[in-house]
This record gives sequence, structure tokens and C-alpha cells, in this order.
Amino acid sequence: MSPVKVTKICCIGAGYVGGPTCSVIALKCPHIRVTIVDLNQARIDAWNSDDFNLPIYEPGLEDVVRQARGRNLFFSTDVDKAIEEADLIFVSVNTPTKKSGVGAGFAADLNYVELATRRIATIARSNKIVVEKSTVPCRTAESMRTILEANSKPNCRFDILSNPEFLAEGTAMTDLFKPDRVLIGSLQTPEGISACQSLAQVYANWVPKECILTVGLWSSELSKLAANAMLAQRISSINALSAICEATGANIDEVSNAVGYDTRIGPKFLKASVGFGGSCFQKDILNLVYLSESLHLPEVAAYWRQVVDMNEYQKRRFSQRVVDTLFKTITGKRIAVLGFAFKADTGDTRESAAITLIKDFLSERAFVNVYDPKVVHEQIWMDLQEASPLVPLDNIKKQVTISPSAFEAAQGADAIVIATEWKEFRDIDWERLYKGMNKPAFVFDGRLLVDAEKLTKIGFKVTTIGRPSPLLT
Ligand SMILES: NC(=O)c1ccc[n+]([C@@H]2O[C@H](COP(=O)([O-])OP(=O)(O)OC[C@H]3O[C@@H](n4cnc5c(N)ncnc54)[C@H](O)[C@@H]3O)[C@@H](O)[C@H]2O)c1
Ligand SMILES: O=c1ccn([C@@H]2O[C@H](COP(=O)(O)OP(=O)(O)O[C@H]3O[C@H](CO)[C@@H](O)[C@H](O)[C@H]3O)[C@@H](O)[C@H]2O)c(=O)[nH]1
Repeated sequence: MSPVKVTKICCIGAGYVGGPTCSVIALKCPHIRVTIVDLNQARIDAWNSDDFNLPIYEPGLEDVVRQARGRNLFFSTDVDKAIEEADLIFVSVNTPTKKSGVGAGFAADLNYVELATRRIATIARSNKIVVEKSTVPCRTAESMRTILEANSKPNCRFDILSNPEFLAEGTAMTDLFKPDRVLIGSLQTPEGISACQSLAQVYANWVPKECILTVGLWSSELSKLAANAMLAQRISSINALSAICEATGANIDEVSNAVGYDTRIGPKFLKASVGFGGSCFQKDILNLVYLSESLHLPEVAAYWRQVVDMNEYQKRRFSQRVVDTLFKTITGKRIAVLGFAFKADTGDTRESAAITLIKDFLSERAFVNVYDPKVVHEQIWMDLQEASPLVPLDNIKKQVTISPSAFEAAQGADAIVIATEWKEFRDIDWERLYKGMNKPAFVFDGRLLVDAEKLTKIGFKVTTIGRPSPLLT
């Protein structure tokens, strides 16, 4: 069976994955017409905005959209038209953790995937290759196939592929231009293999052939959960060691460096922090935990569960250290939180450690000044409200101020907490910040970002994750 040559692509879901991924496909494949669709009108309007005020901040993304939009890249809310015209459809919708019902708090909510799949089944009148781009539990492709086949028109066949996305926010464009690998899973039937080749040909326009891995459907689905679980596991491992460092006088940076020199371990993803955030790690591990439990593998479930538990512990431990260091009470004190995004170079706040820290500070009745260079104010209010649903937003606003700069956040504060590793926090004029603060002025570095010695010389009392408290040194 010779593979179909893809000429029209539809991507359902114009979010952090669908938007950048399919913009890059459009850029690299000028012969393919790419339409990215979403039900969210405001999001599509932003993608189409004249001043390129895109709905997500990602370094390098605007440049790609400027080159391809209107040429062979289109953004639309007309989902049905895009489905009808396409020969290949990416399903790139959100798969958040279920909030209620069976598996609540663990299982992935597959409602959006199912609705998109049903829409494809209803609208399609010609053969389609349907590609799972969203992160889903193992064997979701089977449910998608059942829905599609039960609703298909005569002479209309569907081939389902799994093609998980491995981009990280903040580096999405380089990850897409030069991926470590592109993974495509298919049924090992002649039709499945042929569909797999069709998608591989799209990527082959810019990805070296040896980096395009083709595997079975279920391996592909599971590999995505496995990759995230193993990345997060490294962070929880180093964070667990950071607690030992704080208690013994060892330095976590030195430990990471020493451990990472072993070529079998490698140096990446060993940076101790106030805890990992982002929309994927926790969600995907909990998904793996749920899958393991459903498969009657409680020991496997408990093993992965511990990665998330350690992350919660790390955040709690950090808040507690702030309180303990500030003479065991922060009531009425002002804390400047620098950074609200879950990592640098993104405006995304999903599962950001900053949310948990601020919630903890508020429950101790402290005042908080928060500054982030990219996160929009409405998002901060929404996140803080969601974190403390029983507290009226007006009360939260009495305790929290959103500051326009790090300098203003530090004015009149007793302590600065670095929650996100934005480069500008390393390079700010710390002497100027020091002058505007109450004394003694404390800095809590949750990201191993600043030069503790330099700040100590200025007069700050510096507490760094994975290093003993100043009193112990
Ligand atoms: N964010 C990341 O860095 C990342 C990386 C790799 C994989 N993933 C996975 O990719 C998937 C998407 O993640 P995201 O961060 O882009 O989510 P997102 O919430 O930013 O975007 C999803 C979009 O899908 C739209 N949508 C939902 N149902 C729809 C429907 N039936 N028709 C049309 N549009 C619909 C939503 O309106 C939303 O704009 C998730 O499964 C996630 O786990 C995310
Ligand atoms: O050594 C490290 C590395 C990361 N982090 C934190 O871990 C979180 C996640 O970071 P990162 O993985 O860089 O960003 P994500 O955008 O969440 O990307 C992850 O999740 C995506 C969604 O599934 C995957 O596609 C990516 O491959 C995977 O890296 C952030 O809070 C980071 O600050 C650390 O604390 N220490």
C-alpha cells in the first residue's frame, strides 16, 4: 500500500501544543495547507490579530506565524470545514486531570478528545488519517477507532496514529525545529503502516529520517507518559536530596554536578527547585498511577505516586522554611514573590509552584507582592481564587498586590522569594532592592538562581534551596 501524500492538515485545538506544532509544520511544508481550529473564539482572534498579539508567549513563535500565516497557515473557528477538507487531522485538545466522577484526581479527562473524535466522525466524507497529538492513556486510540468506525460513512476509512508531542514550553520552537525524536505509533497492519509513512513524510521535510521513530500504537502512547514520568522522577530525586543537603551542609549544586558527570546519568534535569510545575508532569504521572491501578498493579502505582508526593513535600517544605526563618511568623509581614509562571520564558501558570507558595503565605496572614514579567494579571487572580475557593476574591486582593516590577515588589517587603528562574531576576540591581526593604532583609532562592555570596555581602540573609540555612554554615 503506498502512503497518501498529505496536502491538507487540520489541527483541532489551538493551544500550547496545536498552535506552535502546526505553525512549524506550515513553515517547513509550504506545499501543505494547515488550518488550526478551536472552539474558543478569543483564542483564534488572538492567533489572527493584526499586531500578532498571540494567545501564548513562546520565544520565536511570532516570527514563524508572521512568515506562514495567510500563506499556508490559517486559524479558524470553523471546525467542520477544516475537518471536511483535510486528509490528516491532529487532535491536539486538552486532557486535564478529571475533577469528578470515576478516577477523579488521577485519570485524564478524555471528554475533549471524545468530542473532537465524534465531530470528525460526523463531518468526514472522505478518508482521514486521525492523529492523537494530545497526551492520552494507553489504548485511547482504540476508543477513538471504535467511535470513528461506528459512525463512518460508506467508502470513508479512518486510520489512527499516535504522535505524542515532546516540546517543552519556553523552548518549544527549538524543540520543534530540532526534535530529539518524532514518535509515530500505528497499528502494524498494511493500512496502519501506510498511514504512519504519510505522517513520517510530513516530518521528513525537516527532521532527519533517523530521528523519526515508528512503533506500535500502544508503545507510542505509553512512551509519552513514561518520558514525562522519568523526567519528573529526576527532579523529585534531586529535590529529595536537596532536603538532605539542607540538613547536613552538603550543597545540592555540587551534588548534581558530581552525579551528572556520570555519562550514564547525564547532567540535564537535575536542578533542584521549589518543585516542578506545568500542565504535564503531575497530570501525566497521575494518569500513569491510575492506569497502573486499573491494571491491578498497586506497587507500580505507588512507585510513581511517590514522585508527585515528593513534589508536594518540596513545596510545603519551602513555605515552612520561609516561616521558620522569618522568626517563626510571617503574619502581617510583606513577602515579594518574584515569578508566577511555572518556569522561565513562558506566561503559563498551570500547576506553578508560586500558586502553592502564595496560598501558604496568605493562610499565614502575610501580605504578598507578586511580580512576573509575562503572566497577565487576570490569570494571577484566577489562579489564586482557584487555589482558595472558599476565600472571596476581594479578600485575596486585600492581601495580594500585583507589582509592575521586581523593584516595586520589593519595596517595603521583609523577604523576597524567587519562585521562577527568569533571567532578569539574576541580573537586577540587588543593592537597589535591598535599600527599599525592611531589615533584616531576607532572600529565599527557590531556583538556585542568584549569587548568594554577592547578596550576602550586600546585607541580605540568603536562604537557598539545597543549602544549609545561614546559621548552619
Ligand atoms: N503544554 C505543553 O507543553 C504540552 C506538551 C506536550 C503535550 N501536551 C499535551 O497536548 C495536549 C494539549 O495541551 P495544550 O497545553 O495545548 O492545551 P490547551 O488547553 O492550551 O489547548 C487545547 C485547546 O483545545 C481546544 N479544544 C478543546 N476541545 C475542542 C474541540 N472539541 N474542538 C476544538 N477545539 C477544542 C481548547 O479550546 C483549547 O484552546 C494535552 O493532552 C497535553 O497533555 C502539552
Ligand atoms: O532540572 C529541572 C528541570 C525542570 N524543572 C521544573 O520542571 C517543570 C517542568 O519543566 P519542563 O519539563 O522544562 O517544561 P514543560 O513545558 O512542562 O515540559 C515537560 O512536559 C511537556 C508536556 O508533556 C513535555 O512535552 C516535555 O518534554 C517535558 O519536558 C518546571 O516547573 C521546571 O522549572 C526543575 O525543577 N528542575
